[in-house]
Amino acid sequence: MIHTLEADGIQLDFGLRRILSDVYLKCETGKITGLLGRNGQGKSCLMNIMLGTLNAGSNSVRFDGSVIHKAGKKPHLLLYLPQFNFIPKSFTIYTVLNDFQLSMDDFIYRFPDFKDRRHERVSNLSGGQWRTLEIYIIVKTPSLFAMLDEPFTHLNPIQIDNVKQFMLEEKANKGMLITDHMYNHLLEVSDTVYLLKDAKTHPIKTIFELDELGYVNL
Ligand SMILES: Nc1ncnc2c1ncn2[C@@H]1O[C@H](COP(=O)(O)OP(=O)(O)OP(=O)(O)O)[C@@H](O)[C@H]1O
Repeated sequence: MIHTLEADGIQLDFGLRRILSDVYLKCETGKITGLLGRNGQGKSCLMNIMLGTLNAGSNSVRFDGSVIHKAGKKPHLLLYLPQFNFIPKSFTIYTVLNDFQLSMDDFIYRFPDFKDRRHERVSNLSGGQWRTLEIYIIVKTPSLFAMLDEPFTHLNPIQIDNVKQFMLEEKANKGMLITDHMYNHLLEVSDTVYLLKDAKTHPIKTIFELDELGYVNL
């Protein structure tokens, strides 16, 4: 069965400044939805509204067609990778994966760089390795949907390729919403793409539309 998570008719103002006014975005299980937008256009705010950690009026987020509040409090439904690191540095890789009931062997199989490092503390990892571990946790932990805010930031090109491959394999198990400034990578993995511009979402079919909307210079 395919499940849907939609953001619809969202309005968000900070003081006199309108951040979001005409937003529609749909995620489906089995698909990756990409959200592009220049700095400050409201991508993180939109994700926080979908999570329910930022209030933007009622009835703007729907799960399978029914209004849902505070989806982020239902981890079986929605998990979130924030822009900042969320794993405490003092934990070992093994402890972290164990806490999330995830298999160390599968993690090493997906990301062989971590072979022989299972008892190493997160504080010893590079920024890219730390991020890879966090992405693995959010994507692999069972849930219907996962939102990933800038997953490719801090990753080197090989790590990005590995993470993209991992996401493409794992999308069979959940719907993903990702936002990132590395638009080429985002376009490569996404089934559906939206550009957030001037407080509105614009569905994007080709890279040329991104050019027409002033997001890229081709
Ligand atoms: N609590 C707040 N109070 C006032 N303004 C805020 C608040 N939170 C966010 N903003 C503003 O809302 C706008 C949208 O922020 P948001 O972080 O969602 O942008 P973004 O598209 O994710 O940007 P980036 O790509 O740089 O991460 C920004 O101008 C930001 O400064």
